[in-house]
This record gives sequence, structure tokens and C-alpha cells, in this order.
Amino acid sequence: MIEVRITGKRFGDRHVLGPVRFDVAAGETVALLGPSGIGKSTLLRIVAGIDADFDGFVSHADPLAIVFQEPTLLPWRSALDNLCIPHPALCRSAGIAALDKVGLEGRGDAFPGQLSLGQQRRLALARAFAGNPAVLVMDEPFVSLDAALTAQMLALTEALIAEARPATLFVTHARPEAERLADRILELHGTPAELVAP
Ligand SMILES: Nc1ncnc2c1ncn2[C@@H]1O[C@H](COP(=O)(O)OP(=O)(O)OP(=O)(O)O)[C@@H](O)[C@H]1O
Repeated sequence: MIEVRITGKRFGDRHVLGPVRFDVAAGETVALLGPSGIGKSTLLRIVAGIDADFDGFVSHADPLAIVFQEPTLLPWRSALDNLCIPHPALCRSAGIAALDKVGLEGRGDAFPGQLSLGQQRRLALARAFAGNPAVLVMDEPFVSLDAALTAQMLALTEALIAEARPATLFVTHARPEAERLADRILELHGTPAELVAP
């Protein structure tokens, strides 16, 4: 699970976030909505442990996996290496099975530059789920995909979440995506951005 108790987050003199208090239960999927620039990515970075410069505390179960807006793959390593480097215990046969599961059958030797953006995103999803995460954090994982690809990615993510059941927190601009994937929708509002969920 995820427990968020942020009293304040500042960039220099600017108070950007806080108070922000909510929990995500084991197996629950929570979508985080809010206008552009309000602090959604900042909040996600704090939850993921990338930004430790804030007041309050955050705790979560381990392991935690992150899916960023961009696939963030190593361009000089193969698709299978991109899976195996963070998960050495898993590879290679389980790695190949993980690629099959996201529709990348037979593409283990391809480099990221030889994959379409949709395939790169699927590889990033496979990498996130390969470690069987207890917590999954996703920052606009479907942004800048066309409608058909977004629908495919949503269905795939939904299936992977249903199988692994991590505590999932994901940011999106799109309310329909939030309604499709999430058990609960939370919204940041105000300046500094606030969110206090029961
Ligand atoms: N490293 C930083 N230094 C200074 N200010 C920052 C930094 N990162 C973010 N900010 C500011 O903090 C605020 C929140 O930014 P953040 O990226 O978290 O918003 P967001 O809700 O994710 O936006 P979007 O939906 O457009 O991605 C913005 O005003 C942004 O300019």
C-alpha cells in the first residue's frame, strides 16, 4: 500500500503542494487528476522516492515500479536486455514470456529504435510488471498515443493490473482513462495544491 502525508513541498520560495493526504490500499487503483502545472508529477516523484525534499512523510510497500510519460529505455540495449538489466533473476526465459504477454513476441533482439512508440511503451509496461511490483506509479503512461493505441494500451494495462494487483497510483489528464482504470479518482486543486482524502 501507499501512505501519503505531505504537509508541504516548495521549489525555492514557491509553496507548490500541501497538505496532501491519502492512502492507496493493496490492490487498489487510484487515478490522480488536476489541471496542468498543479503538481501531479511532483507528487508522483515524491511518492516514488525520486524527490525527498519535502515536509511530511510517504511510505509504500516494496518493490515499487514506475512507468514514466516517455518509455525511458536504454537505446543501445536490446528489448530483452532492457527487461533483464533491472530484473536479473527473471531472465532470459521469463523475460521472453514477459515480452510475449505484452505482444512483443519474437522482438527480444530488437533495439528500442527499431520498435514503434506503442511497442516501446509496451516494453516499458513489461519492465514495470516483470518485478511483480507491490506498488505501481504511472505518470501519464498513454499521453501522445492515438485513440486506437490508447485503447490497446488501456486494455493491456488493465489486464496486467488485474493479474498483479499492485497498489497503483497514476496521473492522467483524461477523465475517461481514469474512470476506466481506477477504483477511485482523486483531484488536486488550489494553490498550493491540496488533496485530503478520507
Ligand atoms: N524542478 C523544479 N523546479 C522549480 N519548479 C518546478 C520544478 N518542477 C516543477 N516545478 C513547478 O511546480 C509546479 C508543478 O509542476 P508539475 O510538473 O508537478 O505539474 P503537473 O500537474 O504534473 O503538470 P502537467 O500536467 O502539465 O504535467 C509547476 O508550476 C512547475 O513549474
